[in-house]
Amino acid sequence: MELIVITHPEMLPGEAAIINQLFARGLARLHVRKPDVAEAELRALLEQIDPQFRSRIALHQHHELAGAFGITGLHFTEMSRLAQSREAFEVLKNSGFKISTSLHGPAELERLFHCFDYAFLGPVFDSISKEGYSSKLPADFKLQKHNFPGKIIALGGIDAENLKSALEMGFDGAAVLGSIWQNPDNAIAQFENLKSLQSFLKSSQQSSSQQSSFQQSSCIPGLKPGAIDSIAVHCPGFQPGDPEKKGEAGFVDKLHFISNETGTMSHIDSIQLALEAGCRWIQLRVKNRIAEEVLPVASKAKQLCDSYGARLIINDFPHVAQAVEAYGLHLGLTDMPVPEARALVGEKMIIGGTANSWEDITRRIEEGADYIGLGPFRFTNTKQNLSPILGIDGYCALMRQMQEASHSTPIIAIGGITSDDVNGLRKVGLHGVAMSGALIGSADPQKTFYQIQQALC
Ligand SMILES: Cc1ncc(COP(=O)(O)OP(=O)(O)O)c(N)n1
Ligand SMILES: Cc1ncsc1CCOP(=O)(O)O
Ligand SMILES: [Mg+2]
Repeated sequence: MELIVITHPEMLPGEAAIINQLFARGLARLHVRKPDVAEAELRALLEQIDPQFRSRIALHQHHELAGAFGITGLHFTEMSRLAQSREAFEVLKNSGFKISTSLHGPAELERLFHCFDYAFLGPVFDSISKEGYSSKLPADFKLQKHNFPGKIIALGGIDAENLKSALEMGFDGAAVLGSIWQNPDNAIAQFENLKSLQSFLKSSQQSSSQQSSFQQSSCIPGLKPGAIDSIAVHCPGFQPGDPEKKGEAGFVDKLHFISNETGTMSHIDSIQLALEAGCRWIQLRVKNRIAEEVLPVASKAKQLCDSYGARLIINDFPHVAQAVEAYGLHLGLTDMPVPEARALVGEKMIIGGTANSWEDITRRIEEGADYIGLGPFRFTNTKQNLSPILGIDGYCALMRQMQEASHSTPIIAIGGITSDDVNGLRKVGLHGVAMSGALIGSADPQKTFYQIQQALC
């Protein structure tokens, strides 16, 4: 699904800088539409756009500027399309331009010249920025089969809330204007949000069409080479893992923070707290929500983690992990099987798997999990439906079996762990610990982090 940004019709302060950032963050196509702006002003804007991005622009007005700026996209309003012959458009197309146009109803698709690469159709929803530009399509609109070979792009009132509906209507993509420019200070964040949603919708679509082949797939990645000496140390100054270094000491951090929400704290607040305390391995664990609700939170969590140089792991939602380009994904025994998730997210992403018994551990290792979350250590209110509690004796027995079988997959203890438990858990050979309540509920999270860190060394 294509995501196109259309400029604000007026010149905005700092607009070129925002446009350059949008391109740098992956914008594939920008439609420069400024109906009332003079050629000189438009030229001044184009001059400020980094030359490496100019080939991704389509001009609505002042087509004469295209050549000078290496612009290959020309857009024609409905009026200008009707005023020209098919031959004129074919000449442009044959000269290497990508040509697009606007339609105001689906019936026009049948008359549209096939030389157009794509067409905007709208308004699909009530416009965010243009008063009185309301949708004329019914809420249950479906794009019917048509002969036009190009792409049909939904236009009008598109935002993160209704992007999925546009796709379900049968559009090949969406063009956004108001949701990006209504608050230019927020344009980049809005774009990032839409982009991750776009890639989420794309991957969900692909995987639902491939699901049966994934289910039949017997692709179980081979065992990973020895991951880490279980008594290897993680000391201050340690940089969290690099996925290129899978299998080498240190690619899985020793302290995993698990996000949670309380009456007064959102998941993002809890992540901020953990980052400020010093944690650099953050798991977003949102329960009882659908993927579409988790996605914007994950997108925010990714930005926040990036700004602290921290790793983000997404619990339970492989498509979300993929959409936000998370560092890792954690899957429980009843979540998507690790081999299926591996086929979806690729080799680079870290995948952790839960275990509660020796059978679970060996299964996780055979499936190629990069680390194992083993628990619960003790009772905790953070998770419902706990598996049987292991206690220190349970860990001791399982870690001995790990040693006897010469398995070296890093094992992370989880469940009701406090800073006082860390020493004992390290002594029985655990690689590290995952914690939520002990950090979120701490009166001094920085001090708690420091104590845990000392015990992990
Ligand atoms: C590091 C780590 N270990 C175990 C879990 C538990 O995962 P799961 O069994 O899928 O349960 P939920 O967390 O999804 O309720 C974890 N999240 N992280
Ligand atoms: C996700 C999870 N899985 C087993 S226990 C647990 C909760 C961990 O949180 P806390 O550290 O507050 O017990
Ligand atoms: Mg789970």
